[in-house]
Amino acid sequence: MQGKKVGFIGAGNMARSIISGLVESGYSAADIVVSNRSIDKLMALQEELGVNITTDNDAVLAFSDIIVLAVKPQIMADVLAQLDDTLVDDSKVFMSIAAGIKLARLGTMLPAAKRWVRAMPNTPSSVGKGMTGLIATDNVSAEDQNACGELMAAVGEILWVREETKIDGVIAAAGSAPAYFFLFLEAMQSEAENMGFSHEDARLLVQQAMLGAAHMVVANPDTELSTLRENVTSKGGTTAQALATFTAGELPALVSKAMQAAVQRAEQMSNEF
Ligand SMILES: NC(=O)C1=CN([C@@H]2O[C@H](COP(=O)(O)OP(=O)(O)OC[C@H]3O[C@@H](n4cnc5c(N)ncnc54)[C@H](O)[C@@H]3O)[C@@H](O)[C@H]2O)C=CC1
Ligand SMILES: O=C(O)[C@@H]1CCC=N1
Repeated sequence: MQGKKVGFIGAGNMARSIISGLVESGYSAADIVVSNRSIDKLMALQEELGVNITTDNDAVLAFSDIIVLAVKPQIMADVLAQLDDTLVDDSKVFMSIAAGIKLARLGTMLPAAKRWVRAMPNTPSSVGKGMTGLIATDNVSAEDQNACGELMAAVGEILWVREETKIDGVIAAAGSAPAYFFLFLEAMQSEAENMGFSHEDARLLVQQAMLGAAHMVVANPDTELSTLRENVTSKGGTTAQALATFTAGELPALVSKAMQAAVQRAEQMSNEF
């Protein structure tokens, strides 16, 4: 994978997360180029990470073996239509990270490009703890699939899926999921502040609890999550009271509903863009 030239079109939150994770993991910044419509985000990326920058998407196309399409789904069609398709050749692989745009639709947006990968990452990629689901068109060689997999594995865990509908499941379970946890932590921080802790102390309490819980989950792969929960829950104790409150509020059903809403939105987007 090292040595492949990787280009990013779009330098927003997700591209920045992947690029910073890649460079942190030791990937050569000289082999990375990033384009964006405006220059300010690019200047910051170049200063912090030493990557090549340009405002010309065709320059990314010309430079790169793997082109990561990291613009909003709404503008993907326009961005691809404006590329100089004479620069596309069979050696290049296009990897879209956009939610809700299927492989077949991507192929119609840039017909000259034949080899496509969809990746669904998440922002923890910026700290090497990303989770990315991937799927490729049949004509992407095993070598190129490996290269795309390694690219995303440099910033976290990867999971190849066989059916494209599963990419929407990846969005619901991992792509959007950091925001669910942030919302939960925000609510906890706010309540800890109501209990008299400073903003900073409240954050320390809740973030360390979450970090510890996450580490326990990862360190005990053979232990069911329900067992980890039960181990915290003393009979007649405080945790039991808190959990009963969540159950009364139908938290599990609410979580299912929220994840289904993410999937439905991805399906809607696939008809809109
Ligand atoms: N933010 C997230 O957690 C995740 C986002 N995604 C996907 O990643 C993609 C990007 O999302 P974000 O980074 O959150 O959005 P963003 O809005 O932060 O970034 C998009 C970037 O594209 C740039 N851009 C706009 N027009 C352009 C053009 N013509 N040429 C080059 N660059 C242009 C914008 O200036 C902006 O910097 C979306 O398709 C989204 O579905 C996927 C997984 C997770
Ligand atoms: O909210 C979104 O549409 C993107 C996809 C997954 C996370 N952010």
